[in-house]
Amino acid sequence: MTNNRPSFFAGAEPNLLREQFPYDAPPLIVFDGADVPMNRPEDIFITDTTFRDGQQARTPYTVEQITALFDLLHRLSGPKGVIRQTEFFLYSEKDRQAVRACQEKGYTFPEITAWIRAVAKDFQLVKEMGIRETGILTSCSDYHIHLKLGMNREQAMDQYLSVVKSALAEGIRPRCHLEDVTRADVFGFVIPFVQQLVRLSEESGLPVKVRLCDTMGYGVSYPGAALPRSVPRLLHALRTETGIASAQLEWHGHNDFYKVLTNAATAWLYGCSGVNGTLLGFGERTGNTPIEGLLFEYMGLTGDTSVDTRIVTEIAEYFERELGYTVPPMTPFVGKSFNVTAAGIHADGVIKNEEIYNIFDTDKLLNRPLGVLVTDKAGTAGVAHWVNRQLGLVGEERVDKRSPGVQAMYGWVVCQYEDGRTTSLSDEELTVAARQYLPELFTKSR
Ligand SMILES: CC(C)C(=O)C(=O)O
Repeated sequence: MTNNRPSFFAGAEPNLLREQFPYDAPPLIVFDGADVPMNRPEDIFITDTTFRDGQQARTPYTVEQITALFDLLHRLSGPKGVIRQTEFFLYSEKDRQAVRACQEKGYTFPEITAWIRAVAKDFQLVKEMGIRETGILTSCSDYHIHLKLGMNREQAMDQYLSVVKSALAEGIRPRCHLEDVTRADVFGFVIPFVQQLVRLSEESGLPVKVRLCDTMGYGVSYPGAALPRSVPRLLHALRTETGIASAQLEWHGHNDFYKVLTNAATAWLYGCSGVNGTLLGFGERTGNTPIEGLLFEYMGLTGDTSVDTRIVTEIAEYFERELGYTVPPMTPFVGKSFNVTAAGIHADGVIKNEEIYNIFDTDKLLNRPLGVLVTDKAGTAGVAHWVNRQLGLVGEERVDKRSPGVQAMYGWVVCQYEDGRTTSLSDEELTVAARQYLPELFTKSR
């Protein structure tokens, strides 16, 4: 116990912050009149936890699947290493085999880091495997310290610091995962703990990393909200009270309140260099920040276009083809429907200029041309658009929504729904109908 700890530090009773977390009602977002300035670091990047938090939430990957996904992450990382690091379990022989297979590839990015139990044996393993950084669990709310670990804050702090010192003694960079930081007593535990980590970094010359884990998704992006929920306030407090460098700070979020991407971007804006995520957002319960979303946010914030974003589509295809996962159709950037419009009035706009209803050139950036779904709501414009797209008709060749063939085909579409149909029409069904109502488009010469 160092003597600069606050006197209330060793409090015997947990502080569960009931004024914000009543439990029998949704958590409250309290505003207390304070505000903090933005402070975006020069260098911002993404870190990945597909093989740790991501894998915790699904059937484990095989070694082959891990290496294939690692290749995709490497390609997605681009020449600047936008996906800077990815972390691996080292628990089983299979986990270690996967690490070795990825190490053999010799990529600079993403750097392979570890996730271990905080015991001496595991530090040895990290060292033997030639890994320079490892994550360790340093849970920081009283929900965890008191209710889960059965300790008080002083005991928890002493245990965590001793683990950090063991890592540093082995020359390994520890990354402290501050579990449940958005439900923790920031000035009563988080700040004093991080102050000690900064001191140890200075003494050892190895920068201890701090990963801020919004374990339950309670974080909010409002600078005026009270601690511990406000991501801006949390970062501001850490930076000003401990002097920790942005490069040592990382954000890790969960999506329980639909805030996962906004919170991650907010962490960048208020002082975190690293933001952690997983491919397709796989992660405990509602998942982690999806790497795909982070990538487009990163590009929006920095203007960096060094990354080949079409790899995002390859990744989604890999999950569907090799892992039997069906991406929910409405998922931004990767779902089947993310750039498909169904209403006739929208299709009308799309025919005039696709920019009206497409978020960006999805064909160029994701290999996913804008689509129009045909139902009875698609109108003649939707049918004409589908025909032109499907048959690759351009310029003068294009059929118009007023053409008798298109009108007749739309009449057929409406009939399908009058008979009680509730699903959209497939390309195969529409092709049969197009052959019937627009036979001139299917002549031999065409
Ligand atoms: C288990 C910890 C490190 C975590 O991933 C989280 O808090 O979300």
